[in-house]
Amino acid sequence: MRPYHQIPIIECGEPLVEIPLELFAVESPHPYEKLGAPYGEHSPYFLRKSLISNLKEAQNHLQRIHPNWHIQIFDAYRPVAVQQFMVDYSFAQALQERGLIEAQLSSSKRQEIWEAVYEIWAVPSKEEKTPPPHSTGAAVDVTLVDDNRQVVDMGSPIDEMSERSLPDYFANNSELEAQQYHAHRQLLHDVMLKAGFQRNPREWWHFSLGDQMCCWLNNQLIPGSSLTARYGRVV
Ligand SMILES: C[C@@H](N)C(=O)N[C@H](C)C(=O)O
Ligand SMILES: [Zn+2]
Repeated sequence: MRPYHQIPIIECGEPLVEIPLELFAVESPHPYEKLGAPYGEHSPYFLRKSLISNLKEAQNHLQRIHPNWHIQIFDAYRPVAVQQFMVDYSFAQALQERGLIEAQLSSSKRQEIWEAVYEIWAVPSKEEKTPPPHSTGAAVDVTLVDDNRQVVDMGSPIDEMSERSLPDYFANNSELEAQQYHAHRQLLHDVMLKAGFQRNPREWWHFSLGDQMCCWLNNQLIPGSSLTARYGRVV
């Protein structure tokens, strides 16, 4: 359980709808589809209906500062089966990167690697009260692209299992490049926040609105506030 799982969910029943991809930039091919992740009837480029307006609003804020920049969609709706697939895939990747073989792992090493995986991935829970954020259709992983549709450098790739994924990782680094990475992350954060999203405190790219994590973060910011989530898992 994460602290945000304490937030009650009162499902509002809003439909999942396709993101109008022609308005945004898109990571293509989709990073998890290309790995063979088991998507069902919806593609990853779906979100709850009202979040589409919020995403457009975020891009409008961005384009007031950089008229030809776009928000790039990396991932949005993610069925629990895909969450499970990606958690297993990331565990296997982590073993490979460390030159380890699963059958030879000590239990403490195994636990250490699972902890690293769950630093950035939500548990693929099928419980109604603890849905993975993306399975609600109210979370989106995004970055920015510039005038030339080049991905803006945020200092680390999306989904990296390292401290560099922390939003403020470069905040206190005085090197010029680090300051630029931080400024880009801040810009993404600012435009998304202005449009109503909240950012995952552990990941510079993950934003949500109306799910448990977003409400929990808003409740932390506003004393006395007890928002409840309006989006639960989409079945
Ligand atoms: C790992 C990243 N793509 C992500 O979405 N993380 C959050 C916490 C999640 O799994 O919901
Ligand atoms: Zn995410």
